[in-house]
Amino acid sequence: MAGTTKKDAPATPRDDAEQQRLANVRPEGWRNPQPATRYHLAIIGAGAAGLVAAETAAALGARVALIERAQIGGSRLNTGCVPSKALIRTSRLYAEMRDANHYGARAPDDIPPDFARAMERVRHVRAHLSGDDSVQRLIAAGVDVFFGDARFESADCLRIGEQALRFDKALIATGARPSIPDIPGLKQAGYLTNENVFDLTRLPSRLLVIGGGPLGCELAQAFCRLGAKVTIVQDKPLFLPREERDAAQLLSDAFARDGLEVRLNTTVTEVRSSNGCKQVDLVSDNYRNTIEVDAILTGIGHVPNVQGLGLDTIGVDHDAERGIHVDDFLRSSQPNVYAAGDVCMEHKYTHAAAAAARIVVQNALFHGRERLSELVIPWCTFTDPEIAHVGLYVREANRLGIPVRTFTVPMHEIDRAVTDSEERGFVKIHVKGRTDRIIGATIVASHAGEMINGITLAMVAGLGLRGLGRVIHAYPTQAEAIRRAADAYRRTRLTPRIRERLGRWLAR
Ligand SMILES: Cc1cc2nc3c(=O)[nH]c(=O)nc-3n(C[C@H](O)[C@H](O)[C@H](O)COP(=O)(O)OP(=O)(O)OC[C@H]3O[C@@H](n4cnc5c(N)ncnc54)[C@H](O)[C@@H]3O)c2cc1C
Ligand SMILES: NC(=O)c1ccc[n+]([C@@H]2O[C@H](COP(=O)([O-])OP(=O)(O)OC[C@H]3O[C@@H](n4cnc5c(N)ncnc54)[C@H](O)[C@@H]3O)[C@@H](O)[C@H]2O)c1
Repeated sequence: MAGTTKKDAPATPRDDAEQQRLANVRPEGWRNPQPATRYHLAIIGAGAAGLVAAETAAALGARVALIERAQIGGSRLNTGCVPSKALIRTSRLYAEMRDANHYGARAPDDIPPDFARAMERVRHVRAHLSGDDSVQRLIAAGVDVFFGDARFESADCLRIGEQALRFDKALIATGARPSIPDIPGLKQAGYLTNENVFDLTRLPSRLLVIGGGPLGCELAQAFCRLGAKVTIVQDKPLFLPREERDAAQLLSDAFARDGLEVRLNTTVTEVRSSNGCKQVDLVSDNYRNTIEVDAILTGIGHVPNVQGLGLDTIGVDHDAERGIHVDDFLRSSQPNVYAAGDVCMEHKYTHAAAAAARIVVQNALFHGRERLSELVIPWCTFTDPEIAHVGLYVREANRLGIPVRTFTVPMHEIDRAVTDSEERGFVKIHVKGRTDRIIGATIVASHAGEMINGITLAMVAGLGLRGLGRVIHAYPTQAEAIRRAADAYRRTRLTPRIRERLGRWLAR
């Protein structure tokens, strides 16, 4: 596996679930088909972007080749979203059980988590969902599936081992891989990344998580709730540096309540192994100390997979950090070669990769003129509470010279949040100047990921806060906080003049 050391690398248990998943995403004894004379679209990488492009193009009648070097489903299914969200769910359950008293329920004082069973469930969930990404389904959809490393031989030919695939258009959807911190001793001591952490069957008693982005935050909290003593080290003053400060602060508070050891503004300077443990030197400002852990998980970002593709041979501009350089139509510097997903996009999310793939199918095969910049892309970090965002942040609006007015509703004012004891967080909606046009929103709430979709829908449909105020939200739901923000906007329309007129009317 790229980016992980053999030392510490756990082996995935070959249980029934795992065999079912592999039969779907990388069948044993697979033989590549005889290539067609020419494909309308050849796609490299069968992750979120590649799969959506392949299925969409094939459904529209195109001849499609899909080439995957590892496992169909890419990081979403195998090493990212699906296993992490499955593990997070079990960890949330343990947190709730420990909190039973608060809900007027009784539970034993000590509920020792069963990590092996939680991981067994992760494998079951992954196997279940692998059916949707299976080779069999792709074949039935009319897609030619090839396993192997793809490399451009010319601007209309790809090579996979002995086979040559000719194409009219190509899509590079090779994703990204974990970036590994350059810390003396880390490699020798051994570390985990998202590529092998879900293969663990035994809980590390003491875990160090390096990186306080979405990956580090989600998994640090989950492992802590599953019983590990977790230290999380983030080089910046707050977690999730892109998010608004009050949102990131609420997350730090939640971590403290969970019992995570939080080390902000901190870097790891050296790792040493001794007696099966890892001694880790940390530096925060001028303070230095050493902690001892059993395992280290790195989550300091992902870098695009651009190497080994023969990009220079065919003149596709790229670099190691940004990946493939594309224009707003997702076209590379080689006009018949496109890219989508983590290999070329700043927003590295499954739904963003899928939306970009749909754009490529339209633009590459049907002379479409769809633009990446027109997408409204929400995202969510699935910690507890969840932190979701869409559109502009205030600092971005300021940079662009857009005047901003913000309407904030704290979750403790929302009945459903109170009945569910999920009162931490807020809904914050930004509008442009004196208008009701929504330009962005941040939600911190237990189910922020579900709630942000309503605001995204409004933004895409051009529905302003005034329109949102007319939408009846079922009572009691946490999404009512969105309507409350719209009410707050409506009250600002009540100018003293209107108020005076209303007063006169009522006094008649
Ligand atoms: C732990 C974790 C949790 C995440 N959680 C979420 C989440 O909750 N929500 C969310 O939206 N996003 C989440 N993400 C991000 C999401 O997984 C990615 O943004 C998304 O999977 C990107 O899809 P992609 O198709 O661009 O790339 P990938 O899914 O990485 O697919 C690329 C594929 O290309 C193949 N490939 C690479 N090079 C070659 C080659 N030369 N030849 C043939 N095949 C090749 C790879 O094997 C891989 O299968 C998470 C990521 C991680 C790591
Ligand atoms: N819910 C989600 O959508 C979700 C969840 C997990 C991962 N992902 C995706 O997976 C990818 C990887 O996630 P990530 O969190 O690793 O990437 P990231 O780049 O978003 O965050 C990395 C974090 O590590 C910190 N960091 C960098 N170097 C460090 C160092 N040497 N020491 C300490 N901290 C350091 C950074 O300040 C940053 O906060 C991202 O593209 C992300 O979008 C998404």
